[in-house]
Amino acid sequence: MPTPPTSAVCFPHMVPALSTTGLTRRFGDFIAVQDVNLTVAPGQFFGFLGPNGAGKSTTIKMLTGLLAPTSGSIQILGLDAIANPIEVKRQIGVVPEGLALFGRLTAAEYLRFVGRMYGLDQATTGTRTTELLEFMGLAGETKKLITDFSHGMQKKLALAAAVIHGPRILFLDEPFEGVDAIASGTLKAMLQGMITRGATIFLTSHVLEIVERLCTHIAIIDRGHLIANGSLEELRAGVQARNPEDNGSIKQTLTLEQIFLSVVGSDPTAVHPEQELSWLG
Ligand SMILES: Nc1ncnc2c1ncn2[C@@H]1O[C@H](COP(=O)(O)OP(=O)(O)OP(=O)(O)O)[C@@H](O)[C@H]1O
Repeated sequence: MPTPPTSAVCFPHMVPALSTTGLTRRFGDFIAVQDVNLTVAPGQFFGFLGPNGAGKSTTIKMLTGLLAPTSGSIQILGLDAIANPIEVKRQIGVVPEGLALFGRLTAAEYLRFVGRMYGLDQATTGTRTTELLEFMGLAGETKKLITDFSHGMQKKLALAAAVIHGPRILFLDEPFEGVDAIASGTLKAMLQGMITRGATIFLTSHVLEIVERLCTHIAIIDRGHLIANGSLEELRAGVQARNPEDNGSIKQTLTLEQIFLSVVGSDPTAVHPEQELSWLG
């Protein structure tokens, strides 16, 4: 089985799955994402990390056409995503931050609707709906409306809807949040299978153990700025270069969580465990 490429630089002849140049989004005077230049090679499992409020969801929304950039450009599979939004949307799947499901439908009705919207014929839509509901453990929920689903069930349904058309790139904003351990294992296997078959996955997650296990490439955004980008080994080497007093063993032992904390540094808005809220019990 071929190993997925870890860096676009290794495959200069390939059209990147996605690339951005100077991607920027303002909300009034506030700059949520500033001058982000990213390249993701086809077949990469790409983890996009950052502290709360760093700009991850804003970036995903721009990459998937849910939010217009203030400036900059986005290429998806060689297409200008801003000029060709429909063509790009046919080739990508998205689980956005807010899930955006239709609460008054059942899961099967929703998947059939999404499948047909993507242009699948009725028979294919029906087969894939059945398979996906089975796969996600939702096949028994034939009568329940989506609005009455638990958060984890809604997340699984959103994932099913994001892949029903067989996208070449899958964008996932916190796919494992609220999903139980059994389903999480199933999802990881599904995502790995997609990568093996040549898809590209771009995900955000605060669960760094999962990102470390799955992702071949990682970028970190902080306060709107891209501050790290590379394979896990490259990020480790970067931390080591900034901490030359540490001996070579750091290279093997640094976890992604340690790398993340080292790269992001201390966040002045973070809660510090040494601070006490004395009025709390
Ligand atoms: N519509 C909006 N109007 C004003 N500010 C916004 C809007 N959307 C996002 N922001 C701000 O942009 C910044 C980045 O938000 P974003 O949701 O992209 O962060 P994030 O990295 O996904 O955070 P989290 O990990 O907490 O989900 C935040 O300061 C947020 O308050």
